[in-house]
Amino acid sequence: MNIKFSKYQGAGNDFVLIDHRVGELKNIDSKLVAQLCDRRFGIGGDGLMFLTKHKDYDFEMVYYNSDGNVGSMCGNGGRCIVAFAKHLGVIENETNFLAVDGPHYAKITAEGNWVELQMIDVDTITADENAFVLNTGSPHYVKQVTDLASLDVFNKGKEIRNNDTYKTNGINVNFVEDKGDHLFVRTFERGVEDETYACGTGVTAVAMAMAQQKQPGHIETPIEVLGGKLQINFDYDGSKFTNVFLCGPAEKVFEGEVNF
Ligand SMILES: N[C@H](CCC[C@H](N)C(=O)O)C(=O)O
Repeated sequence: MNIKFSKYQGAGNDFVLIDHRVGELKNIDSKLVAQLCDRRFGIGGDGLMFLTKHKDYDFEMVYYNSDGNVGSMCGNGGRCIVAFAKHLGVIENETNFLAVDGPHYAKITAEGNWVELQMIDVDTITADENAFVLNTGSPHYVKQVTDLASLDVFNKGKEIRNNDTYKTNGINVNFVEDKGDHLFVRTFERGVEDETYACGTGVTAVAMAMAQQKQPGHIETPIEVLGGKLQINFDYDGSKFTNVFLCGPAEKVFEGEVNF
């Protein structure tokens, strides 16, 4: 069977996107998803998404991590699928779509390559020694460090993700360095089991964890990741984060057809 796909990336977090509005792909399993996401034996990607129809929303986003398992919310994937929906003509410049963590509103530039995606409200941040743990649609561990450029993110992230506390359910591990006018973030992603170039729910979690040191109000946080720049905007009342937006580029890289 031939399957058409598009490849997108958002700040270097890259995805295989499949228009599944007609729903002919019944026999997709985790092995096939992992194969399509493989960078040597497949198309390559940190994850794979289906854009499917939904009766109450513009579309539904079904997300798989590159290991082939259904993931929790993917922020950069959400931004990329909005750009994909625009390119397919499913939406214009605004959308309400459904993802695994609930409905999301997003707005998009006319060209479709800058997407501002609303993320879930967050009111709980817990501490794990000197790190923070919170759920922004996916579970995240946030640790502030110095000299992040030379940190061994793969081994340190892997160790935390697989420790006794997180081994069973897994967690995404983010390291952040405060650069004064922006935050520099690197993430080891669960389900990819590697460092990725960017993680949208991850940088959202980082901006929230770091905002605890700030005065409440409307906070805009510029973020640098390995694959580019993102920005997180939210309102913080001292305990709750609302009107949360993950903003950044979402670019189509290529499209093609695979046979399986
Ligand atoms: N790359 C994603 C996170 C994917 C979530 C996944 N790693 C999981 O925890 O299931 C993002 O931009 O938010």
